Parts: sequence; C-alpha cells; structure tokens
Amino acid sequence: MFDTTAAFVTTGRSGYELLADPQLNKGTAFSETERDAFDLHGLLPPNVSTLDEQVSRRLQALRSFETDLERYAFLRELQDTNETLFYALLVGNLEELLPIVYTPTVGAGCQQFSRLFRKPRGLFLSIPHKARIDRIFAQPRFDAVEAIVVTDGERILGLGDQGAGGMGIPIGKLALYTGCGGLHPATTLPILLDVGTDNSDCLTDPLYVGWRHERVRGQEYDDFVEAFVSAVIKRWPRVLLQWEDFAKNNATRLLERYRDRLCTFNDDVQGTAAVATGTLLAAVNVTGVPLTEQRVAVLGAGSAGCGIASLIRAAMRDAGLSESEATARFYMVDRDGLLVEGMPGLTSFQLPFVQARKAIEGWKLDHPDRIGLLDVVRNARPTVLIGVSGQAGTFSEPVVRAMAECNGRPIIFPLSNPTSRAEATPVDIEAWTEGRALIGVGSPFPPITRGGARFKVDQTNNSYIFPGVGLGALAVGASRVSDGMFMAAAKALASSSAARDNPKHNLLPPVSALREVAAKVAFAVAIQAHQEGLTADVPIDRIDQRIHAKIWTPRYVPYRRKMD
Ligand SMILES: NC(=O)c1ccc[n+]([C@@H]2O[C@H](COP(=O)([O-])OP(=O)(O)OC[C@H]3O[C@@H](n4cnc5c(N)ncnc54)[C@H](O)[C@@H]3O)[C@@H](O)[C@H]2O)c1
Ligand SMILES: O=C(O)C[C@H](O)C(=O)O
Ligand SMILES: [Mn+2]
Repeated sequence: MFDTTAAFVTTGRSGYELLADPQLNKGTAFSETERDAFDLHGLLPPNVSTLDEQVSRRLQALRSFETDLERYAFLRELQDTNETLFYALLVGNLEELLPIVYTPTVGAGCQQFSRLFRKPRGLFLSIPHKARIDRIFAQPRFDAVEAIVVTDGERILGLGDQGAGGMGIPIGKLALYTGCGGLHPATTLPILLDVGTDNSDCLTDPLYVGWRHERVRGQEYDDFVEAFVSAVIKRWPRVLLQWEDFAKNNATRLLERYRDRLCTFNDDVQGTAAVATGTLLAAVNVTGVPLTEQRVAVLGAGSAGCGIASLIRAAMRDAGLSESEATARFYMVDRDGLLVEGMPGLTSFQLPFVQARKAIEGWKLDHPDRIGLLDVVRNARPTVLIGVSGQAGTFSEPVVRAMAECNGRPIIFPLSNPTSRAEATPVDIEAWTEGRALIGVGSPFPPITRGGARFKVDQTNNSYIFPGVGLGALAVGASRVSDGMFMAAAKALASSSAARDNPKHNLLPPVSALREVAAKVAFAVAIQAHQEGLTADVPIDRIDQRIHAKIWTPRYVPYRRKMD
C-alpha cells in the first residue's frame, strides 16, 4: 500500500529530475532547504510559494481563459507537471472544476485528443504490441498501482467511437478516484486498449495519435482483451479494474467474462445503476409512492439502461415484490421501440426485461408495429422516466407532458452525456411539468428557477458511486465487486439525501460534497464486502480506519537527499 502518512520523502533524484516528475514536482513551493539540498537555486524564481498561493495563481489563470476546452488543456498540463498542485486545486474547487476535468468537457477533450496531446499519461496498449504487454507493465514506475480504469474508446459518453482519443475518459475517471475517492495518484493507472477505430475523422486526420486501422473485432479482439486481463492479474493480483465506455456489444459481455476472475466492475452498467437507484430511492421518499408501486420507463436499453433496470428490480424484490411482479414494472424502449417478447435482435442482457405480449394487449397505439416512448407513457403511465439513449431531445414536450398528466410528482432523469446528448434540459422539464418533476441529469446544467429561487438540479452521474466503490473495495482488499456492494452504495447515497428531511431539498448532496459521499459509499461497500466474505483479513471494527488511512490529501511533504 502506498504510504500516505510519511512525514518526509528521501530521494536520490537530482533537482532537474524532481522538476520533471509530476509525482514529485513542487514548482515554486520547493523550500530553501530543498533548494540547497537538490541544487534547485537558479532553476526556480527566488520566491518560495505556499501550496495555497500556487492554487490561487493557477485559479486566476484558469478563470482568464475564454473556453472550457482551454481550461481542460491547462489542467491536463498541470496534472502532468505537478500532481499535488493539480489535486489541491481540484479538491478545493470541485463544483467549478469537475465540469472541466470530467463531464462534459472531457468529451471535447477526447474529440480533440490528438490536437491537445502534449505528454503521454497512462498506457496505450495497441494490437500490434500485444506481445509486449507484460514488458510494458513491468516498469518499476507502476509498482504501486492499485486502480486501473480501461477503455477501448468505442462509446465515449454519447459521442461514439473516439479511438485512442478515448484515453481522456480513464484519465478523467481516475482524477475523480483521487480528487473524490482520495486514492494516491501514484496508485492509479489509466489504460487505453487501442484496437483501431471506425471513426473516419480519426482515420483521415494526419495528426491522429492512435493506431490507424479499422476497429479489430471478433476473436482477435477477445484474444487481445484476454491477454490484457491476464497480464493485469499477473502483475497486480489485487488490483481494482474498472471498465469504462465500452460499446454495447462488449460492455456486459466482458463484465460477465471477467467479474469472477478479479476485483472488477463496469462503471456504465453497475456504477450508473447504483446512482440511478440511489437517486430513485431518495425520490420515493419525496413522492410518497412506494418503490413497489413504481413503474419505470427506460429510453435506451443498452449497457446503462439494462444495468439500471436490474438494480432497481433487485431493490423492488428486496421491498417485497416477486421476480415476475418486479420485472413487469419495466418498460425498456430502444431504437425499435418497446422491447416485447419475441422481438428480433434482442441481446442476452435485454431479454430479462421484455414486456409480455399479453401485458400490452389493449394498448392504444399510433403505430402498432413500433411502440414508441410516447405510446409507452400514455398506456403504461410510468412513474419514472430514465434516459440513457445518448439521443438529445428524445424526452419531447408531449412525452414529458404525458408524464406530468399521470403523476403528481413525475420522476424524470435524462442521464445521457455530455450536455449536448441530454434527452431533455431541466428548464424544459420544469416548464412542461409546471415545476412538479423530480429531475436528475447526467451532465451539469445551469440552475433553474423554482418557486422564485435558483435551484441547482441534481447531477445523477456515476461520479457519486465509483470513487467510493473503488476506495471501499481497495481499503479492505476485496477479492470481487458484487452486485450487493452496488446495492449498498445506492442505499448509502439515498441515505445522504437532504430530501429525507425536507422534500423541497435536493435528492443528492452537492458535487462539492463528493469527497464525503465517496467516504460514506466506501464504508457501506466495504461492510457489504465483509458480510459477503469477500475480504479475508479485515476485522469489521477496523474498516472505518482502513478507509480513512487510504484517503490522500494533496499537500507537500519535505524531501531529504538520499546519501550514497
Ligand atoms: N449519468 C451517468 O452517470 C451515465 C452513466 C452511463 C451512461 N450514461 C450515458 O448514457 C448513454 C448510453 O450509455 P450506454 O453505455 O448505455 O450505451 P449503449 O450504447 O450501451 O446503449 C445505448 C442504447 O440506446 C439505444 N438507442 C439509440 N438511439 C435510440 C433512440 N432514438 N431511442 C431509443 N433508444 C436508442 C441504442 O440502441 C442502445 O441500446 C450515453 O450517452 C452515456 O453518456 C450516463
Ligand atoms: O462519464 C460520465 O460522465 C458518466 C458515464 O460514465 C458516461 O459514460 O456517460
Ligand atoms: Mn462511462
């Protein structure tokens, strides 16, 4: 485990080497003693800054930029120059900086990845270098790695295939593992599996940094992923591996293949499920309609949609419904309309959520051959509407108005990212429901006006879950990440809701509280892992302490010169 409590660091590096290493660099904050010891005089301007002063300097520069993409590039460069300062800035300004480091700006960062490329971060594993994976992992620099986020770049947010540019996502997710979950940055590793791309903009861009090749699929793809996972297990047997932004055909399939082989989860399937379920549990307190009586319409029956349906269904079973009663409460709508039994082309993870033909007999339909979302809302009268389709504007005015007609307090969550892909905007939902909807959005939106005051709409994003899941699982050395651990995370999130005491308050804590949320989620996840026998050696009364010992706070520790 990385020592986050050391009082000082002893190093044999030269002054130049310290300045060049983002994990060790302090820039103008190197003290006089350190400048003496490492011959740093002259390499730095004479004034010694404090970390707080450096944060103010960077914040001022950041705010002077015109666009968020420039801010993103500036922060990425800072992260690659001085990690302590980067995280001090991030942790102290989560609400302002999360939309830049993470969703939505990270989406543009992926699209512009080749143009913004400065220094490499993390690992690019490409098909032509498959035989070298072990050697690449062997670098001593990666000895401390505990958490990996991996993508193959094929479904970057709702922006589709970004090829090697997808690397922006693991970098952004791991910035939250540290910024919110408190994992030491040296223990985190972003990885891009470069299996090519089918994005013609990338393939024809002379500046594209990835492997210029069409996307490899089928057995060759599976063999490459297998080589990757086997090498990960060999190098870091206790690592936490998070799968991120894989396309629909791979996300759930790879999760099922690997979830019993190592401590691993898919954030889009399981992390999203937990944030949606947690927010729904908080909303149930407000609307007064018990979970067992909720009917849930989901637009987009892909990785996130089916993950969400499965965890809410499990919560309904916990609340007393039978499996079939709970299943009947879901209306999954994909490109070809409502998923109904016998429909061609259903995937294995969609099959559990098809509606029975009998259940929809007698529905009044505009086009009987395709049951659209509006048909579903008019006939099934769902209490909850969740969007994970990646399609902007699909929660149209008639759909949202129909939700408002059949519910006193409709629950409406347009969760697709980034902002440009949201199924509806909070302002529109507020207007079309006369302010009665409980709203959750995936990306940050400006506040709406509610009851004459500004109201910040909840950001129902898996950032409320994955940093805590990672922290909790690693703190107790969990061997696996179970569905029960995600249910525990969802319940911990719901229990943090201010709406429990006052229905006018938010369903979720603010983004500025994500560090506290992560610690709370971590505790619930670790306790659950313990109860399921997934942690061999941690006594239950030590769990809280283990979690807190693992939380790194960005600050400088003094360096001493190693004498040879
Ligand atoms: N808020 C969050 O935390 C969060 C988490 C995960 C995913 N998401 C967002 O959800 C979206 C989907 O992610 P995913 O991993 O499930 O992707 P996916 O590709 O697995 O699933 C998307 C599904 O939407 C369907 N679809 C496309 N157009 C449609 C339409 N017009 N009507 C109905 N269905 C349509 C597709 O056929 C597919 O089944 C993305 O935009 C992603 O950013 C948000
Ligand atoms: O990255 C996010 O903001 C959430 C989610 O993982 C997504 O893919 O949209
Ligand atoms: Mn994702």
